[in-house]
Amino acid sequence: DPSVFHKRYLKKMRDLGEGHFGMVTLYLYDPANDGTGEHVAVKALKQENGHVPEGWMKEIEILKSLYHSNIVKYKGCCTELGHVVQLIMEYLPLGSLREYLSKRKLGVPQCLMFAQQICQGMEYLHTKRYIHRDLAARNVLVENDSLVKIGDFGLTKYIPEGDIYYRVREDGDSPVFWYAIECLKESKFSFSSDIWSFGVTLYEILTRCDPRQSPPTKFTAMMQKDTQSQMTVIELIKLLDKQLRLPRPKDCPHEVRMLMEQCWAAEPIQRPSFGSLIEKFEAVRQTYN
Ligand SMILES: Nc1n[nH]c2ccc(-c3ccc(NS(=O)(=O)c4cccc(Cl)c4)cc3)cc12
Repeated sequence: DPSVFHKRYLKKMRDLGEGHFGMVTLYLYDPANDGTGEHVAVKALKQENGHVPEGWMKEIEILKSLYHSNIVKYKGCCTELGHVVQLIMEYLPLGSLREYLSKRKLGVPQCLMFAQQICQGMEYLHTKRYIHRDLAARNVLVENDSLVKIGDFGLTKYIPEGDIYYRVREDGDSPVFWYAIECLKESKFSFSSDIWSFGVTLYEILTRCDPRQSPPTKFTAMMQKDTQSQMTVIELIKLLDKQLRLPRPKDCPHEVRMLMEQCWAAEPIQRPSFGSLIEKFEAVRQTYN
């Protein structure tokens, strides 16, 4: 069974990323033990106190069920003492969009192509009634100069038929600067709150993930109070309630700025769907040919 990976053949190479509950690490899977194995990305839980949270099993089941060119491929699992501990995914050598954008100078057309591909992966996710809840440039991976994939589904939740949103209690170190206003106020997550997070991700792409213009940096600067104090969620809500939003990135085309602002509409129902965003990106990209 090619989806079973044995821990003894996994050789650790380097860390790829760290979340609140987990780690993603690059391994060489080398059963022949001669260095001719394949590179894989392995996601593991941080806490190793034996019991495996059911959320972890759910995350693995979700990724296993997703088949789309803009979603990172599931390769298998590495079990230890009979219960699943590590998720094995394909390895994308160019890493996350954040690393890629800060190293290369991308033109607007390529930025818009990446943005459209993220919408295509997200539209697929929404058709399966999943909400992502953690869409951000750090969670988008680069396969090559013309292909990106959504790379983490740690906060993804299923929305039952008939429900329109999902309420959560846990906050952990929530990515509040990517959260829609209703998520901050009432922890109400929906397909529409993913659209808001996409708008922030689009902003990150057009600012080429410049740390000086990052959402946390920008929002904190917009807060009147002295800059060294940490911005609270209350301050962020006040700022968003005053209709303040992230600034327009410098070479952002006007029609793309309009898209971004629609993604950040105060009312969830006023925000576009990923399907309509795909059509808009298709149209805007045509004007660059
Ligand atoms: N280069 C890669 N090839 N395959 C991968 C799979 C996931 C990832 C990955 C995906 C997401 C991140 N973002 S992250 O913010 O570091 C993160 C968020 C949630 C949970 C974790 Cl453990 C890590 C970092 C790395 C990278 C690769």
